Amino acid sequence: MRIEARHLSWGVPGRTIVREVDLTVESGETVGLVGPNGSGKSSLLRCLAGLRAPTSGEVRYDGVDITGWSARTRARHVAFVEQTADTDSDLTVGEVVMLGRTAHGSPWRGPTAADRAIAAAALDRLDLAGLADRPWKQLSGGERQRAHLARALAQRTWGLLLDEPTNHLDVRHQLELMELAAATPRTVVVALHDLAMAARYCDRLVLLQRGRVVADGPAERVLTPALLREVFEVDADVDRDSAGRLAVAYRGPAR
Ligand SMILES: Nc1ncnc2c1ncn2[C@@H]1O[C@H](COP(=O)(O)OP(=O)(O)OP(=O)(O)O)[C@@H](O)[C@H]1O
Repeated sequence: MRIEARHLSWGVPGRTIVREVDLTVESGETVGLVGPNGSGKSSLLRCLAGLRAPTSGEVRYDGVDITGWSARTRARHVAFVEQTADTDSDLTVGEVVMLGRTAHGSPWRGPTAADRAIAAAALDRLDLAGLADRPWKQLSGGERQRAHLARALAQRTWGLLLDEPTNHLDVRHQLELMELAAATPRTVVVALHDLAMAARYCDRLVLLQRGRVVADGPAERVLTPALLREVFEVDADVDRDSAGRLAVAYRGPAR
């Protein structure tokens, strides 16, 4: 599924937060959204998910403007994992993941055997199979983050929008999650602070500064010392490591 923003702007009264963003994410691509705190990554993801109505411009899935789509229709197209806004839920982990199936079922009957199998596979994929019956409240931050991702996978959508999904995860689970994002045939837009992780696993990076796209392309064209200095206000050396991967070594805040 192709996800597009066309001349997309969004803001609150007196302040434009996402500014005239043009972005096309092709089917199966994994695009990393990078930018400093407050640059508009989460706001753009919310617009792409249809949770924010643009003040101008539009969001399109496979060429169709999503304005006016119901939450249920949107949820059959994209799954969104927000930066953990955690609820103190009384549900079990398995029940939270099963919520991913809500948009596919009918409201008057419970989950089918197929729904249960899909939820179990998603739990397994995120290394949580043993925790299905655990109360949500008992999970660690990283386990919750993985459970949110399992819920999104269980939604079985072609679009996956992830807002800093590696937050709270230990290194192994960060790498596994990014491998999953890179390998899935789904279309993925992922906001990341870890530039090395973004460079390694994303097909393309989109750099935001004050709500505008200031660079869009392969990591080596986006993570240049000049842009890192201008946008992130850090001095950094950018090189290749022994495996040929882009390596960013920070010298410190720009002076
Ligand atoms: N509903 C809102 N009302 C007012 N200001 C908002 C609202 N949502 C976001 N903002 C502001 O818009 C700016 C962009 O926020 P956003 O969360 O999109 O940035 P971000 O790039 O995801 O930041 P971070 O890296 O810190 O998560 C911030 O200054 C934020 O305070």
